[in-house]
Amino acid sequence: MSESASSERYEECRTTADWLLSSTKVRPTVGIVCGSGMGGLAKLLKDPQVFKYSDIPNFPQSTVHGHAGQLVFGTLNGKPCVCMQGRFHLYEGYTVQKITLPMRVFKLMGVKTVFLTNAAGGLNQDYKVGDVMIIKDHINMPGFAGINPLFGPNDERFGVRFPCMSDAYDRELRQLARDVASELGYSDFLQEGVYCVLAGPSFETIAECRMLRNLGADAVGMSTVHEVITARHAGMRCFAMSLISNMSVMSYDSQEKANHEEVLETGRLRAKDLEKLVSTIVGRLEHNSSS
Ligand SMILES: O=P(O)(O)O[C@H]1O[C@H](CO)[C@@H](O)[C@H]1O
Ligand code: HPA
Repeated sequence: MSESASSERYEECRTTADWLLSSTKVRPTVGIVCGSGMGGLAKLLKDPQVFKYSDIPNFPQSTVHGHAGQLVFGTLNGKPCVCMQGRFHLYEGYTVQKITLPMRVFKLMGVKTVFLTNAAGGLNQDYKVGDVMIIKDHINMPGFAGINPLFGPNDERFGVRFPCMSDAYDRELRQLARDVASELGYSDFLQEGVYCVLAGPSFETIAECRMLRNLGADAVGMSTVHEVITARHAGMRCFAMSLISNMSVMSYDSQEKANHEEVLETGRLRAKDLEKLVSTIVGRLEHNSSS
């Protein structure tokens, strides 16, 4: 990508942010990204103002069942928020830069902290379906093949050329989440671990699941990491959680088959708990962080 193409990308994000800022009075400091089947989070926002992705300049469209495709502004526990009810994935055919455009738009709108949720397969055999895993680190598999949202000329208006990723998942926010989960009586299904992203859309083979587990991954999915890299590059704090929607198939004797319907069904079963967890954490943000 040339310098001028990089500048065009900045202008593209600026146009989208300006259009949104002129269309709503909400000035969000918190950005939320809803994972598969977790769009109910957006319904918690008070005085919601909803924009279909198809009406927002430069926004991609959601093509995956369980991702409604709208941006919702409002307040959550008193905090001004913007919530993506539906995210974009590499396998939908968009470039990695396009699927992460909303993070840069968040930044240009004034967002300081990003909350991301996703559905993921459990690789760690101590996990069970319905567990919620706080993400403490990630493995960026597409990154090993050169698919990284920061590829190409760096635009200093967003961030530095070589951003640090050892602090990608904010330590204070993870502690806050553990505290809140304990108060809510959620400790029995709370985990903390490493999320590995693959490009999808095919689910993993048994050999791939075994390899990922051996590499140190606790859960596997097809999202979140590109958004986190882009958000951290732009200096926003990140907190991410995986709902273990299915257990990865690790044995050749197993009859289990990963499928998107099970992913959405687990989302429905755990929806209320996830919503309570996220809204309580967001409500406490000012006591525990600068945002
Ligand atoms: O990561 P989210 O958006 O929750 O979606 C997850 O669910 C889908 C597979 O069922 C994949 O897109 C995977 O990444
Ligand atoms: N693999 C990849 N992505 C997923 C899975 C899985 O098992 N479950 C939900 N998203």
